[in-house]
Amino acid sequence: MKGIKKGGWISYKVDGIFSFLWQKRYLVLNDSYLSFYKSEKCNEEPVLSVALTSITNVSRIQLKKNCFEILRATDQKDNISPINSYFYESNSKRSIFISTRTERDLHGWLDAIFAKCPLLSGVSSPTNFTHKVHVGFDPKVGNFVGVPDSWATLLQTSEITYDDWSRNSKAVIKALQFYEDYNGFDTIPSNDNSNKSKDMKPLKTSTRYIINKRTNSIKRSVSKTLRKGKTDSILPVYQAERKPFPRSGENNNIINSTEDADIFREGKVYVSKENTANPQTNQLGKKEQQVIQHHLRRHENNVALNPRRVAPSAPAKKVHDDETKPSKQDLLELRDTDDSDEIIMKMKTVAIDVNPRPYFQMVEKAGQGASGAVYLSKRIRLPPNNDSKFLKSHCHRIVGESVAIKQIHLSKQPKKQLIMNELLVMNDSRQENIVNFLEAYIIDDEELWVIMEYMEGGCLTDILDAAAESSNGNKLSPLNESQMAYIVRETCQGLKFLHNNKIIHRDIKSDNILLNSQGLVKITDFGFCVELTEKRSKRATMVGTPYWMAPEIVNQKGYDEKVDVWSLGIMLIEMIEGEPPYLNEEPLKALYLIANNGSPKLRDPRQVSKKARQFLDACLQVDVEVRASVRELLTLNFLSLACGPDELKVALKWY
Ligand SMILES: Nc1ncnc2c1ncn2[C@@H]1O[C@H](COP(=O)(O)OP(=O)(O)OP(=O)(O)O)[C@@H](O)[C@H]1O
Repeated sequence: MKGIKKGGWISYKVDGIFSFLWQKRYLVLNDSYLSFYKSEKCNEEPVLSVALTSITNVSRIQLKKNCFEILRATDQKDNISPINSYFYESNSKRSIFISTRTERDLHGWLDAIFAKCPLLSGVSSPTNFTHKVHVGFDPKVGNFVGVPDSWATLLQTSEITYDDWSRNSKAVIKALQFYEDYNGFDTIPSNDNSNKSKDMKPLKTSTRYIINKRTNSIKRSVSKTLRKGKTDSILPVYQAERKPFPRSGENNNIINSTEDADIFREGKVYVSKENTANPQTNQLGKKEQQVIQHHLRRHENNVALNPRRVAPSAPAKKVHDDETKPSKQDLLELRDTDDSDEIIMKMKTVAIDVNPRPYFQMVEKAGQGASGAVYLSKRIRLPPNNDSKFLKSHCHRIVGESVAIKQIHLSKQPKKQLIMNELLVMNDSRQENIVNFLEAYIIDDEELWVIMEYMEGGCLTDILDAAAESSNGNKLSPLNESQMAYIVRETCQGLKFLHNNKIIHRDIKSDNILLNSQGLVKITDFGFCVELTEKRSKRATMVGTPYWMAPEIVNQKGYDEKVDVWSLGIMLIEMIEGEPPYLNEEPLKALYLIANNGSPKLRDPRQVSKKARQFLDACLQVDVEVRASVRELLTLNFLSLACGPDELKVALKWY
């Protein structure tokens, strides 16, 4: 057809009576119209033709993947074939939504439409950092120009400067894009009128980060990870943790949170009488304070980084041995919006549908996670012998053993899919460097109890928080290199197991490494785990915790299991320096630095051996092809420095 400037298959829907219908159409742009055809040949009358003179705005929206919205002036008439006119109410509805097959197509269309529509500036709003974006810095006026309002606000409150922009504008845009996708628009502060302008001055001086200090976010910010999807409704967390801590000598088993108190009132907690004599008990207040201080410190800057996207469902289906039971992929295959009943039903394929309270005696609170509290408990009875789920797991359980119980109030979890993920991965992953899942119970479809082996050493972060300050203000690691090498080696073994099973952990960091009293090291927190399949060996979803995130995630490229290797490298820096790189930067700047800076450098490389530096180098390669696999890491010399578990126990002595 003559005059065609661009053509291609898209899905579209109009904002009208049939607004739920997405239809596949061949879209054609010519000098005057944007037309939707049923076939590529364009030999029939178009289903809909929109005059380019009527288009007042085009913008990307999240309605569907690779989707944009076309807004038309309401006083314009479109050419609509009579047969299709019932789909379309020309003068009352103004939006047309178009979804393209790929991101690249989307940008092709945006550029072409912007170039052709007289009412548009000829410049599309920035939507993709891999594309030539239409945002710039105008040196004449000294302003960023063409940025959307939300970005303007973000830039204004960030520490990103004009120098950063000139050095790598693409990385700034990547960071902005990522940040906005990660947080969604509602986290942007509703500032006063001064922020309405699209053009703004770059910030040459440091500006304190102020985003998202709304009460809810602060409450959520103490969550140890940034898995806010799981924490949205767990509002008592902050209040609970801000309560005064038990003073030394007080009975630290006292139920010390609103949530705990509820449980207590309902008679759900069995407090051990012998427990008052337990020397560990008196440490609880101190331990909790340390954990919370750590959380507050870490998350002071992280407040605004709130993942919007949940861990994706596993893509391909495998044939399952047992046809009557859903496969793991089936179990994980759920929509983004959690369907509670469906998930609970699926949880029951793993969890025992029985009240476990008579089987355990609660001893003390061991920690607080985003989705619930973890209690040290004692097994006082075994469930009846006839429960197949209990018998099937080959774990050896004995009356009197200590276990950790994670209690999750399902009704309070907006993202049950993450919990389901965790349950499934734990259930399938029995390896000595993975925290051993024993069994799970579901109570009245309301509460989930996950029973795990008890890791009395707590998480690696607790040890690192004991780091002392050196005279020049740097942190001195409480671990020596052989202890670090041992922790790294054990983590590598756990990761090797996961990767061999095509599972990416996606949230490796010191918070998710637990230690026990024998000095054994195990990976935990499998909510973000995802399976790679042969069909799909790269993921594109953004999850994890930004400071530990590989650049390919921030850059929103496809990624694979090597993101865990990067995070492991960052965790080694944590062990050496007490914290991950850029922790003191405000979050948007940190994302910019991850996207732009390449491999992070040690503050003082001389403080570690060449072997440790080589190991870091192998982990922290920006080029994924060059970055080592876990298997390769295990052959590196640094790991030959590893001590035995006994030597790590020394580092646990503060307990
Ligand atoms: N098996 C365990 N043994 C001992 N302590 C544990 C165990 N699992 C967790 N904890 C403690 O409980 C705390 C919270 O653990 P949890 O896994 O719930 O944390 P989270 O990852 O922040 O939360 P969530 O998984 O709910 O998002 C940990 O920091 C740790 O101190």
